[in-house]
Amino acid sequence: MMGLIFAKLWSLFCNQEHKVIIVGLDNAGKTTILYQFLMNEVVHTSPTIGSNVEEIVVKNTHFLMWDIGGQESLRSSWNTYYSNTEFIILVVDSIDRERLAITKEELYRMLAHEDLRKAGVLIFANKQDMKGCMTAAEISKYLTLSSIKDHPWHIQSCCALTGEGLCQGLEWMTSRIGVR
Ligand SMILES: Nc1nc2c(ncn2[C@@H]2O[C@H](COP(=O)(O)OP(=O)(O)OP(=O)(O)O)[C@@H](O)[C@H]2O)c(=O)[nH]1
Ligand SMILES: [Mg+2]
Repeated sequence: MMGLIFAKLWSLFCNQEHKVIIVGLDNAGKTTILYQFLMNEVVHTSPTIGSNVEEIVVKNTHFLMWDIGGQESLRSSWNTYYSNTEFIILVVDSIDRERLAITKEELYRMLAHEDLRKAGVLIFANKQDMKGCMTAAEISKYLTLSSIKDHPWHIQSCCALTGEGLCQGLEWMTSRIGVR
């Protein structure tokens, strides 16, 4: 009996792999973020066609992260990655004011999708090193994040080039595991 309980707890807290999808428009910095998580390094990227997948381990928590190409023609196939997703990481290019409306549309389309109804959402306000970029607060207001009641969400400003802010985002994700 104790053994069974222990095994259950073990699988809950240690072994389980948590599926994450990294989405956002092309050029937002998704692939740069994935490889910062993996190697603490900036890699040279080219636009992602299809996806990259890597396992990221944070304090005994295993995340299987799918970085999906964000070009317009690829967005209609994001939904093929949705099943069993526990976290959505939405990466926003904080200097790209013109396309924030498109990001907003994509965000609410995802939140309405049946396969993502249990998913938590981490929004990275990336490229905070760019002069004149939008702050996380501005992005939050524009995306009306405070209206989201049926999904846990968190917004974090970051710079994928230096890695600033990325750990705080991951910490929010680990803090959500087991809260349900
Ligand atoms: N200044 C600045 N540039 C960044 C930052 N993060 C990423 N970039 C640059 O933005 C460009 C696009 O980055 P990617 O990671 O390839 O973007 P992506 O979201 O994967 O794009 P797709 O694969 O086309 O969807 C690259 O030139 C990166 O070096 C950042 O925080 N600051
Ligand atoms: Mg990419």
